[in-house]
Amino acid sequence: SNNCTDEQQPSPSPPGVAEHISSTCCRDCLGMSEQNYNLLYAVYAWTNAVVVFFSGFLVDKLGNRAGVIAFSLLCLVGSSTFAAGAHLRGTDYLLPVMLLGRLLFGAGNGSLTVVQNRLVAFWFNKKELALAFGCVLAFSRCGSVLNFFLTENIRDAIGLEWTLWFGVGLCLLGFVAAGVVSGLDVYGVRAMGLTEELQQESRRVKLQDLGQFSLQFWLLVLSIMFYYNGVFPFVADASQFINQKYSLDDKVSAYITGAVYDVSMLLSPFLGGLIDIIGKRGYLALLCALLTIPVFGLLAFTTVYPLVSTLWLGVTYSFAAASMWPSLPLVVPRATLGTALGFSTSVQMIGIGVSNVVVGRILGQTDSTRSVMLDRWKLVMLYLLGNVIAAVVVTLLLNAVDLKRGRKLNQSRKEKLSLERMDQLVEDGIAHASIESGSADASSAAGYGVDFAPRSEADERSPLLSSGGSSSGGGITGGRKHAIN
Ligand SMILES: N[C@@H](Cc1c[nH]cn1)C(=O)NCC(=O)O
Repeated sequence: SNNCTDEQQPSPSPPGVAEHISSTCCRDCLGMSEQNYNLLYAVYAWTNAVVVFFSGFLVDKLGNRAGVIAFSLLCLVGSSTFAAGAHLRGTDYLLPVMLLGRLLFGAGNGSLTVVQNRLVAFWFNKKELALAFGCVLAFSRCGSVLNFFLTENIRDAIGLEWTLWFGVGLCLLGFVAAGVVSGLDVYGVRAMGLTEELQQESRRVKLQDLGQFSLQFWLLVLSIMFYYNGVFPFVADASQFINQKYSLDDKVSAYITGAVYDVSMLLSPFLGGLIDIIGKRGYLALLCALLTIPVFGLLAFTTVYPLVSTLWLGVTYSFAAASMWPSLPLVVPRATLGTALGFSTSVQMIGIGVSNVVVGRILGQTDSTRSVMLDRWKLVMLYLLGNVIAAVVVTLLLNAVDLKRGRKLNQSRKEKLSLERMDQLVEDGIAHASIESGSADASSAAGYGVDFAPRSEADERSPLLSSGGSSSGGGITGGRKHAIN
């Protein structure tokens, strides 16, 4: 998605990044002005931020299959348009065609991450949720790392235009993979006899369901936003910062920056697996935010070799990502998960976009003397630190609320299983009593209402169905005694 190969950036680059990186990154700008080149980034990123909000809801309505196919097709069409546009070098059509390509690609790619997470949450909802999220994250980071190491060499070997077509080939591969996933999803849902039930759930989803989400959801969204406000804008700018503050050359600075993602690529699946066993997602999110404070402290106030900070950030960021994202499916009903993920991603991207603009403003448009630049960079680090401190405050609140509302986020696997077993025993007892008393409706016979409604087969498979106390999604059974709402 990116013909800038000198820096390792979050993939895809968040909104606003380009406001102040192009001068270090664009060698072959296709004859474009720097401003237009930056526009290609901004259009992509802001489209991404706006579209994911609606695409999450759309996926809840239309289902994973339609989503995964439509969004990967958008990526393919967007990247093809972008690559085709590059052949219009020297004409008036270059910019509009490439902008259109970025717009389509931005719309598709952000949405694809939402449907990807929704799929993962559906199929790995019992024991392996965080592990599955961790694997997805590792692959995403693998993309960033490969881009970092390979793209420039490919460009040198075959030229920019064909490198872009190579990217189109990768999108085609993604489209084929989407077809396979879609087939597997249809087959699996049918095999479990859930087709009709899922369709019914989808029909009842409304955009207004967002208003019914629990306090944990909103606190998680804020935690994600503040934490990522600290991480992504840092990664986008760190090469330049390290280069200027520590007087290391461009390549070394880029490698040191890349360590954040290298660590994350290696650690994420293991951390996911660990979190599935120990739970404690809320505590871990708080701990990660706390442990990230020294990273920016070191960078702002000391001259300790920056690799220490980027490796450290790699570890804390990996823990944060592996604990925050897989917490979302635990606090919203299954039927509205797409809406929840889309909204969270949109808020995250907007937060990052605004942060990038703030960082750009602090750094200014023109370079100044070294000491002025170092002062500006210190201010940038303090701004990032402020966001991480905000994440600490919000995750503290999150844990306090979670403690009051059933410890949904902090249960270990063992605790969760034993609670489920207890629920099952109670339900079996109620069902037994109702059969003896001749009542057809076990829950009403026992006078427990929806709290103890008999669990359907799907409910058994999906803890999400019983996690949302608000039954606004429809078809969602009420929470159990330890449920979060
Ligand atoms: N929201 C994703 C990244 C993204 C970019 N565009 C749409 N989504 C995310 O943050 N994933 C986790 C991570 O740590 O990268």
